[in-house]
Amino acid sequence: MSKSQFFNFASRNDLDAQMSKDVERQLIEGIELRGKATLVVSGGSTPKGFFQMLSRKAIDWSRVTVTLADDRWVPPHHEDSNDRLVRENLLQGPASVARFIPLVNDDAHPRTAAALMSDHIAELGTVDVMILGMGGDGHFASLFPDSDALEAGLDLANEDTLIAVDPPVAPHARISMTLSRILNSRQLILHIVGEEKQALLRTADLEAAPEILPIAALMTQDYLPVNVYWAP
Ligand SMILES: O=C(O)[C@H](O)[C@@H](O)[C@H](O)[C@H](O)COP(=O)(O)O
Repeated sequence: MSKSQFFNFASRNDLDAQMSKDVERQLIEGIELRGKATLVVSGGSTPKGFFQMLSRKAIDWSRVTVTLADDRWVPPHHEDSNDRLVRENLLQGPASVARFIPLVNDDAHPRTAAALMSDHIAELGTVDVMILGMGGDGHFASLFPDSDALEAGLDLANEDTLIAVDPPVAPHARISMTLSRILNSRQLILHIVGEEKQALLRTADLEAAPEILPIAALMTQDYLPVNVYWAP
């Protein structure tokens, strides 16, 4: 088990408030030390309140680059687009001047675009804050159980930063950061809510085969502590 830390909150609002303060501090520290900061976020339903709180923080957002750990392969105006979720909830107000790097282009399928889109995020280097969610099946980013791309996605020797994924059940083809890219970060946050996900994380056999429970690969690696933020 990596040196994980669990931060449990009484409510999702309390979690969002504290997590936005913690991320604010980490981004400001990155700007002070290196003149710039990089934030990678995930989509789904969990982070919306956090995004809205973080967007209002007094950070020099002109020095912040934001991108996604994964996205659905849909146009940015599509209701399922993580790009749209971030633009509508995080890149607002003070944060509207941050640089955003999308993962999706006009190609018909991410398999033809993954290498090109990897070039777009190549210069990110070590990410200051990497925020992941987790699905009820134990996926993170778009590294889904039983997907053909999972082995490559979890292979720490894989130097690719982005891979195309055709999830077995979830809608839309995806483009996803690989675990090796995800671990090249200074701070790694896993943002989950609900009793079911907490139970999955706390009671699951994290030595389970990652192809069955991908989150096990994240929670058992020894490269980077995982800071788990949880609320009911
Ligand atoms: O594209 C996505 O959906 C996310 O990046 C994905 O990894 C998400 O974090 C989990 O599926 C949890 O989603 P919820 O927050 O909706 O439970």
